[in-house]
Amino acid sequence: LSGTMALHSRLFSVYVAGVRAYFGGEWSRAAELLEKSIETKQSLFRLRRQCHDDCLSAGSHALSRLGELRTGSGVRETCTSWVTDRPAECLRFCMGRSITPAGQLPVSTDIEYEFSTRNPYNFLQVTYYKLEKLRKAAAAAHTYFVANPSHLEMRNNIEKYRRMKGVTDEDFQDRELENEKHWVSVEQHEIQLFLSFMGEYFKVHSHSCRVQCEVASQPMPEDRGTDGISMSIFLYSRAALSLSLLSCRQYCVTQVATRPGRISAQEDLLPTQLEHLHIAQFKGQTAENNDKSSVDQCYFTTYTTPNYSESNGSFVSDHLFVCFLIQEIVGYVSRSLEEKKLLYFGVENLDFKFIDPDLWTPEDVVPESLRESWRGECPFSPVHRLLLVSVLLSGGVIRQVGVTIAMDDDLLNGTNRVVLDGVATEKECEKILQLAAVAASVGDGYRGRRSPHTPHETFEGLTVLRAVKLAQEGLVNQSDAQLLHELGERVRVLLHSYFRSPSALFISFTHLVCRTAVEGEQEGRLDLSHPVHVDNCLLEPETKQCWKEPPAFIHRDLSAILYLNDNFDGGELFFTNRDAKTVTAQVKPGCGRVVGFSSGPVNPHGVTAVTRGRRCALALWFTKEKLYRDMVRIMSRCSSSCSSSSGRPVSCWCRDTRVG
Ligand SMILES: O=C(O)CCC(=O)C(=O)O
Ligand SMILES: [Fe+2]
Repeated sequence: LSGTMALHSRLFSVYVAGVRAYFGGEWSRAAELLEKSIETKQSLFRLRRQCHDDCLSAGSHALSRLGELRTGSGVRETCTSWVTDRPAECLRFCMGRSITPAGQLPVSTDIEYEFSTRNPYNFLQVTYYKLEKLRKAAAAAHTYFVANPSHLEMRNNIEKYRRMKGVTDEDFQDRELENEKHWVSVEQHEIQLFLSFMGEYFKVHSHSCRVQCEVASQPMPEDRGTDGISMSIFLYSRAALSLSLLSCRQYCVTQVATRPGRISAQEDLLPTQLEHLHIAQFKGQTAENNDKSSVDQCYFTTYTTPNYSESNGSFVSDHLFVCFLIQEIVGYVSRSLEEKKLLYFGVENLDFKFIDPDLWTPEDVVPESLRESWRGECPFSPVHRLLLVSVLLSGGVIRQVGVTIAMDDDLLNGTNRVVLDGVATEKECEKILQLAAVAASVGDGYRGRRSPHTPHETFEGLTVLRAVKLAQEGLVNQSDAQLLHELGERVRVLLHSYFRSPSALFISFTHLVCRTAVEGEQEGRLDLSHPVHVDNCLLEPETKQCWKEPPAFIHRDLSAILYLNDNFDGGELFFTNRDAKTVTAQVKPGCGRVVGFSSGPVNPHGVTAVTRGRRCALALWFTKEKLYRDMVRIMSRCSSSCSSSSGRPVSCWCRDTRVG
């Protein structure tokens, strides 16, 4: 393979040859070629990074010149989008110096996938094992396992390597660490590591991902001339290219927030980071600055404490670094919002397709005409969106409790399952518990049956309809009934984003359920509080079939339970295999904890007996079909929001529901 051959096609052919040698049992050759493919991939990465650095400085020079132009705003906007193309042209040139044009194309997605899932290391692991190079095999196995933590076979292999002679702990190295350093410290809470993570985050973000976008959205050489096509088509296609570049960049944050080997991103990465930074910052706050807001504080410290390093040693410089990072994020967000405005302009006027990956985009960035569909079903409180925006607007102080992912598919041993913590506050749990205590009439939502699942417990249910009626009758607080809505909506927004559902998600049914152990009837109890079942089909454990037919609620797509308390015995939710016997995971309820899972046959579940006390939870089911959304909920929300004095505009639902 000659040196002038495009890096990416070299990458492809070297890797394919390596895999072929592997399957042919030619181990030395396989090792050599696989290593070469990894090296090629890394040089491609380095080259892009270097070119990007060079071009970025060239780009900012061009942008500053643009500032001198006195033009109408329309022309100015067009110019801006032209300038955003420049780095791409520069990049093409820069990379062209080193490699031939084919090499500038984005790496084919298959190969991209292979490397992003670290598959080459899986092949390498076996290869080195066959070659009896155990230390290298251990490193390859570890590198693969980092990105594929649920790969049981590799877990076993690693155990075996550990027991082998000549292999030491140091051999289990992550060979891709350099490229993915930004993930390392997330699990560790030490400030230093966290700070270095933040630094890495922006480096990786601004380099590799944005560069990929610039390369990917370049016009092909044959598209470039204006001969034969009209100027307006030419301009239109340039605008579309600029928009796809911007759109691609918007997804960078999602990409960077996705751990190796995972499909879904850590949705709240930016808000979480800001929160950490503010905590770090508060720790470093001096008494006399206490009354200043965090951002002011940053300026205060940065610009008024010249000899910081002498006065307070490393702490103050950490503090400065925190300030620097906060400003980086704030800068990043404002830049991103500017780009979003252009993108939404494209969506509104040029029929451009763009799905905003961020939950925190403030409403006013979205043009009026698009807001309704953007909002989905006009949520009351999109928590995340508020979270980040409130951070920015309030000068950086985070007041809300952060939502964290407590358990994912791996920890829950299954598919489409998640446990989130911090979704409701203690106060909110308390309010709903009180609502349940006052209002839960025996059997509501259970067609009047007092003990539908077990004679050892009594069940009280409260449906939204009943809550609203009670509120109208003045028997419960209007605001408490409203809170039921808000919590449901909060869970919907969170799960919709966590599961990255491309279609809209509607609340189909909400049920506040309390299960109370009947005293004196718990001795020797063997049954469950809720037998194993699947939410949207009838499970037949003997045949492992699940029949999608009534009386199952077949239109339910996603289930969620928001737990409200933990002062009872038993009452754990558990998942099983389709045999309804083999327990695969268990979840202990607690205030603010949400368990979410797809309602289908991959998730049979039940609840263990509640043997003391009272367990209350808000069960929610979601549907993708608009037809099955909860009309009661919508109407009640409408009537309460129409009469509410919250100042929020009374919008779509009221219009919606008056029809019919
Ligand atoms: O309360 C729980 O934890 C689960 C309830 C449940 O599975 C259901 O109501 O379908
Ligand atoms: Fe269920």
